[in-house]
Amino acid sequence: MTTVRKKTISKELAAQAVLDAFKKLNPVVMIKNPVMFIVEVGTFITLLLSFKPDLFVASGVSRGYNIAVCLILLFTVLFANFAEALAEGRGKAQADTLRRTKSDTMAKLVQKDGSLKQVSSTQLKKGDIVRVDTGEIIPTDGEIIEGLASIDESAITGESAPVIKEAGGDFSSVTGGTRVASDYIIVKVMTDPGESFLDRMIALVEGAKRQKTPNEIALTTLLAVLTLIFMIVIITMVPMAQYLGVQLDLATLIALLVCLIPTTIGGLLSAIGIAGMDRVTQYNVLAMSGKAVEAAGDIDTLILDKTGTITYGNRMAAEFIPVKGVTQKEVILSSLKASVKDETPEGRSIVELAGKLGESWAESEYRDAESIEFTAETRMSGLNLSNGVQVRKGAVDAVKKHVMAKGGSIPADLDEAAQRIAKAGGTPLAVSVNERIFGVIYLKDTVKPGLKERFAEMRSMGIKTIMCTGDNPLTAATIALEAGVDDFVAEAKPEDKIAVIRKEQQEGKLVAMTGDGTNDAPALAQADVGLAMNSGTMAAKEAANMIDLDSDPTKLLSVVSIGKQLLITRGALTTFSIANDIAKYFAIIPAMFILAMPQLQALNIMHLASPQSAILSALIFNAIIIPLLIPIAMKGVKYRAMSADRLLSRNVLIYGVGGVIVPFIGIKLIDLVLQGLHIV
Ligand SMILES: Nc1ncnc2c1ncn2[C@@H]1O[C@H](COP(=O)(O)OP(=O)(O)OP(=O)(O)O)[C@@H](O)[C@H]1O
Ligand SMILES: [K+]
Ligand SMILES: [Mg+2]
Repeated sequence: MTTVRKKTISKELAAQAVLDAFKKLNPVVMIKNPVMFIVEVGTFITLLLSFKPDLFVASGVSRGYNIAVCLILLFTVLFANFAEALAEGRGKAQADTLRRTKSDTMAKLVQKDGSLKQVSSTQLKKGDIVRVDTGEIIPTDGEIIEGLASIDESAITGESAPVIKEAGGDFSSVTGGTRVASDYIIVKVMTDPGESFLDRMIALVEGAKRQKTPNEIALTTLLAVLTLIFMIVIITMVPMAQYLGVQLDLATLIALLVCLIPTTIGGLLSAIGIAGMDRVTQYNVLAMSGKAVEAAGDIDTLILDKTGTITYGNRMAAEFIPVKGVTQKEVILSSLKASVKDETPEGRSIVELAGKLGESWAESEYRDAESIEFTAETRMSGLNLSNGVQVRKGAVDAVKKHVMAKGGSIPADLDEAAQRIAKAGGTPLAVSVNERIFGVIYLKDTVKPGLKERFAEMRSMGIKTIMCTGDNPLTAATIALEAGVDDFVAEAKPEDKIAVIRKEQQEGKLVAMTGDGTNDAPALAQADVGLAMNSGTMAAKEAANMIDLDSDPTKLLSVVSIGKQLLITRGALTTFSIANDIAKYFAIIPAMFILAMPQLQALNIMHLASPQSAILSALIFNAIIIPLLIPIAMKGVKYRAMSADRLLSRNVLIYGVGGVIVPFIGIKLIDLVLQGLHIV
């Protein structure tokens, strides 16, 4: 895993983040974060006061005090900027690596007359046809329209073992920047310049297009409102203090305000979001938006397709089974006829098996035949011969309907043969010539290992798993049992998959869907979290809001954990930040008023050196808590699978109660240090 996974924060990254922290001081950038913007405004005002303490109103405090407040405020802003820059840094480094992969390549454009022309990959448009030979880099994203090749995708997935890609079916998409390791392919370009997978991936890890999630926007608004409330509190304090004979000068008021507004969470909020996205990337999953990652944290239902997701998806013909009154040779020949023009892997495997069994069919006999291509709607494929004969193969119920419409009858032993295959987890395809059914083809597929344990884990997290397949109910039941999903829907057409998702969503559930086929694309788009397998089609990858580079459907489990962790981390640090601010209020107010109101002595449990020392200590604590919490913001609060209620009470205890206690200890310690250093 070279390109995508990079965990450590190097010295260069940290140095770059320090530099970026200063760049981010630009007020145009800062205003997007209202809490920290207020701190920056405070820094500016105290900077002016450092030169001219009486600039706005007559003031009794020293220049040194103003300078101290100004510097601490500046560091508060810088620490927050540093946190964000550090979180962004890893993505930027990955983007640089990916950009090197993207370097211009030459492509062999197939022209109208069939000749090849060398062009730069940047000139390729949607719809162009290119040829890529062994050892060459695939110039851009597309679908294979001819050929079968092993592709080295390590530049993108980090996985060194090449994968087989072929025309037709769900394994036909290729990605620009990957390399043909053997054989050649003819590829139809599917994206315009600048919109390829690699381009999107770069923009994504770089965070160039990062948008605040609805949750983040809501929290930012809440923090802005809190800031406003505290500003009103501070302003109304001035006449009250004057009445008591206490003079509160401007620097102190600003310092007090900054202590009270939620600077901790305000400073770390964006770093938490970026780091969450980054963690997803470390698992080799590309999330198109932070919203998708957050939604994953709250998922109730997971819908999976069967072939290619739960199984490996290399459905291969294993056996031809004739019905009574049909010979073995006849069923093989009719299967062959139904498949010679079927470019799907299933179709080709049938032709191949027929060939191994010694049957072939001269091309001259079907050259003029009309090919009936497989669709997920009809669940059949075949040929209409020029002499009017119609050969079909497909899902047993679909072929039954087809022959019955022609006035044919269903052989008595058909269901038995189909059931035998289905009970073994295979896919039976019925074969017909005109109104007569000849037999069934046994398509074999294997369930990916380790699914049962991971689905059980999802169950313990309260997530229901439903397998949705176009296959027949018996095969579906067998595979569902073997894989350990909670429920299944069989004979599902694309619109049925959407209907299942909508039904769950109407019950108020958040739904995730994983799939790989073009027929899964609408459902992937409908789901709250759509995770496409990288092995799948372009359509699936475009409709989804996440792509798993390793094509492992249980990866969703990791994404769910990261999503939950992101939500919990944000909640925990918000709780901590607000608890902190309240504690600071009680820590410093008594100290400030004590000279005027000796009765407050009872409240002055902190026994801080002086009002000024109280303010400076609280302000320093307020600043250094930000870098101290950066590791938690970046790594996330430790997450363990447990019920939401227990998690909540646990976090309120740690971060709420902790948030109240920590400032008292921290401020007292800082006050002692300042006294020891004779600063106050
Ligand atoms: N090339 C083909 N020719 C004829 N029929 C096919 C072909 N491929 C698949 N079928 C039939 O169509 C059904 C639906 O296939 P499809 O690949 O669309 O399933 P799906 O809806 O993606 O579900 P899943 O991927 O979970 O199996 C299959 O179960 C099979 O019976
Ligand atoms: K604060
Ligand atoms: Mg499928």
